[in-house]
Amino acid sequence: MAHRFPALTSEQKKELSEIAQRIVANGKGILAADESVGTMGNRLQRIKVENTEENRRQFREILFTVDNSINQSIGGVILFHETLYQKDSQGKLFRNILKEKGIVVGIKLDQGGAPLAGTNKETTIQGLDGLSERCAQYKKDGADFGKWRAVLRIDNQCPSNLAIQENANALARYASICQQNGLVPIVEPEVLPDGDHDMEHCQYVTEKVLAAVYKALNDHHVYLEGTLLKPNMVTAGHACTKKYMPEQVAMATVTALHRTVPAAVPGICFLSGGMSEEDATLNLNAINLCPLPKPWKLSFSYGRALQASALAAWGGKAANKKATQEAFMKRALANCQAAKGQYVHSGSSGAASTQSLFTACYSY
Ligand SMILES: O=P(O)(O)OC[C@@]1(O)O[C@H](CO)[C@@H](O)[C@@H]1O
Repeated sequence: MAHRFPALTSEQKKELSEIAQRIVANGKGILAADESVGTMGNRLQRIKVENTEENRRQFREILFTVDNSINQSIGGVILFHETLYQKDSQGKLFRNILKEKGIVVGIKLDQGGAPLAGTNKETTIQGLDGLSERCAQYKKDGADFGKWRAVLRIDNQCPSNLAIQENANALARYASICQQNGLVPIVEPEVLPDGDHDMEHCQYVTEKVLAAVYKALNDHHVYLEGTLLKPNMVTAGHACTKKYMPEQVAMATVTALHRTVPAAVPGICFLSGGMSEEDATLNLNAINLCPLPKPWKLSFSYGRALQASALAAWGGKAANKKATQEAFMKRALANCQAAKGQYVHSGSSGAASTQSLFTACYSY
């Protein structure tokens, strides 16, 4: 029997929906700069830079001190715990630098995978214990949204019903706790691109996963207007021999979303999932041009696809600051145009922007 006990006051709802709308207003998207120490290590290894706290800080300082006009294309930045408390070389907290630009500060809240015994190497995500206390502290420290990434794999017997249900429930529990503490939850159920499956199979799985997530969010009384979804685009597996055009990816993606995501959700910010920077932009543009009803903002929350050419331009050298900021600004602008369906490929992309950013089993 359903009971109705209010989960949030009207003031809390107003605050949450205003934060969510601000993040995705006018083609804005999210910079996912929330790589954990280990993940950042992989990124730095590619450019032969040592994974020290100071090197991580220096790269992020360059990104966050980019020209203020970045606030036309970036509405939110997701930070890792360490970065929320780091400062620029003048001693100013990164979070204050972002806020002064009018950018909403977010925080990664999931704490890595744990195996689901009896499945084909599937996982659930940890971090629910003590989450309410962590959220309350992060809110005090300036964060206004959170992120939780659940990972599902397409393989023999995967994703299992257990993995789908367990991850949907954890995402919903996390979302509920975030909202109780004034943080907009970014709900990220990522279906990984590993495998040789075709796009149609990815669409089938993505629909099953999203349907379970929205059932769980409803069960947990989550206020959808105060959430954002961060899904994978519907694409073929990385090892699939069949190639698809952005228009085909767009049609499959919007069809899956149209069937499963309520219109009350203000924004859907895709992850880039190992696509090259240019593919991530072209696909997002095609998604926004797709001739199906689209009641939500369709934008980006890219990690690799916003930072790859910036990282390559930086190479660990302070002298490359200008080139690094230009590379970052270029991708941010391109994705903002794509979020409005207005991106025109100039044909002058650098090598880094067309390079695949795929990492096998990108689990954390
Ligand atoms: O797929 P992308 O766009 O590179 O990154 C998506 C993402 O959720 O995955 C990473 C690992 O948790 C995070 O840093 C980032 O927010």
